[in-house]
Amino acid sequence: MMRNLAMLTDLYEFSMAGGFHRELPKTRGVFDIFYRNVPDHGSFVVAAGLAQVVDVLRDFHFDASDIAYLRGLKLYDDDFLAYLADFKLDCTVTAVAEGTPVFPREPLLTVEGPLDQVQLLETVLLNIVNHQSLIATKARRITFAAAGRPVMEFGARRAQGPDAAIYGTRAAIIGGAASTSNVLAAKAFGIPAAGTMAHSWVEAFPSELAAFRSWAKQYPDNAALLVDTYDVLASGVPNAIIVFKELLAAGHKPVGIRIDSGDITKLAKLARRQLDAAGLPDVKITASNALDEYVIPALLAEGAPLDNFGIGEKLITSSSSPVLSGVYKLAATRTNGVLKPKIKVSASIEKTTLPGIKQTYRLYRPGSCEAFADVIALADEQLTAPLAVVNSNPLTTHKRIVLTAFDAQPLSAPVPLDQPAPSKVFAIQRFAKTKLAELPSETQRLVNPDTYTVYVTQQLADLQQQLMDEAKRD
Ligand SMILES: Nc1ncnc2c1ncn2[C@@H]1O[C@H](COP(=O)(O)OP(=O)(O)OP(=O)(O)O)[C@@H](O)[C@H]1O
Ligand SMILES: O=P(O)(O)OC[C@H]1O[C@H](OP(=O)(O)OP(=O)(O)O)[C@H](O)[C@@H]1O
Ligand SMILES: O=C(O)c1cccnc1
Repeated sequence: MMRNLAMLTDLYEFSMAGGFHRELPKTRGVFDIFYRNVPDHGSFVVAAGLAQVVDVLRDFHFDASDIAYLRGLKLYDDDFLAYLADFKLDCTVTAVAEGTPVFPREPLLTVEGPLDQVQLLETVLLNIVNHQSLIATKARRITFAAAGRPVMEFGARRAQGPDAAIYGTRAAIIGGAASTSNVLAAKAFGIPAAGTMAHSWVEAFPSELAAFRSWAKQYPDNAALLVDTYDVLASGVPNAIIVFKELLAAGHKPVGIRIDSGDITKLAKLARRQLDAAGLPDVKITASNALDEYVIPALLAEGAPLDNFGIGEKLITSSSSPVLSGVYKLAATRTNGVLKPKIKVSASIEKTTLPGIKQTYRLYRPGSCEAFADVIALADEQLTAPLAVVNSNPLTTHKRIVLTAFDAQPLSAPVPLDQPAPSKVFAIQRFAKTKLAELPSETQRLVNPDTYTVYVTQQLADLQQQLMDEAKRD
């Protein structure tokens, strides 16, 4: 499914890679992907995109036309170009599983390899992980708001281009959507393809009733009728009722109606009343029209009798918060086997990076599935109680705490690159639901969620301080 994306990088990555190749050929680098701010003022991001990262890494090469193009830039020497022409990826990846809720500053993915290689990977890895994690996070919010009612993903026409539609749909399923109208994504990822009809179908016939009858003739067992082309209550629902009764008489089960404009609560309540009065209580009502995680609860709070939702633009573009600014930061180098933790110091303390090779642990109340905090540790630390930790958010009071009772589970694991990553989207969705259920409910609400605590171990905090002090002295 994934094409070779080796050239999807920023020019400066090639320029640094060329320099690293010449100047530091024996040095390996360790980069972390993490983010600092959660879209929509949420408290976590749902990680997604790892399967596509693995696809890219498994087929990472430069063809003759790529090399000719790079040669034409007249920036790179023959030795580097020959290395790229014969590129053999020598990287290892550690990552959280897709569907894992992750918090600010926690590495989602760590890659280690020759410096020139890992530098080249920055752009494409961020592109994939930032996009899919953003849409999975938005889908989690929207499906949370839908409170168990199925969400159909309808966004292909509004997505920012084909890739955003295809991989955005994949991410929407990871975040909780049930089906998609996007046929390419449905086929590629094994997602149920779903849909109703457009206004054009109704407009094209001499009358709404003729349009509905004809639809029912084509698709007698899949007749979902769009009832708002002319007047939902005066014609749309009454005409749908006539056709549904005809379907029932012919031994078919009518599916439902879709309302795509107007005051959805008012229209759905009155439509439900008409359908029930006609003896059609099983006919479902779908709502669409610029819905999101704020409109849906408003509709449900008013008692709108809605069975499912069709959601396009606000989901596929995450329009209320359209950027996940995950970053790719050098955490360590390794030369002749010697590991050297690295730090990026910033004037704003919250942007100073966490050095070294790390592992994030989710901490549970002993013997339970109730997570109460995460802790970022150095990968070779033993996480046993009592454990001295410090809040990872430098803007909170920097108090040292000793944790005495917890079960700890590591979030990251090595990712094999000799095989495709698990990519069954509904298995990932189920995993995401399990991991979400472990988090405190206050962390999951849509408005002003409670902050979930992420600690760093005292050892990691000390290392960060030591490197900051050294950087100041240099
Ligand atoms: N009861 C309601 N409470 C809150 N928001 C609602 C309610 N009913 C509908 N909405 C939302 O209000 C917005 C109305 O959009 P819009 O101004 O496009 O009106 P419209 O009737 O759909 O017009 P059009 O025919 O052009 O689509 C949509 O985002 C819709 O989801
Ligand atoms: O509003 P969204 O969340 O993006 O949901 C998808 C929208 O796409 C369709 O409208 P469109 O006007 O493109 O076509 P239609 O109304 O003729 O189906 C559909 O009717 C929805 O309103
Ligand atoms: O099937 C539908 O109803 C549909 C599909 C895409 C966009 N809007 C609606």
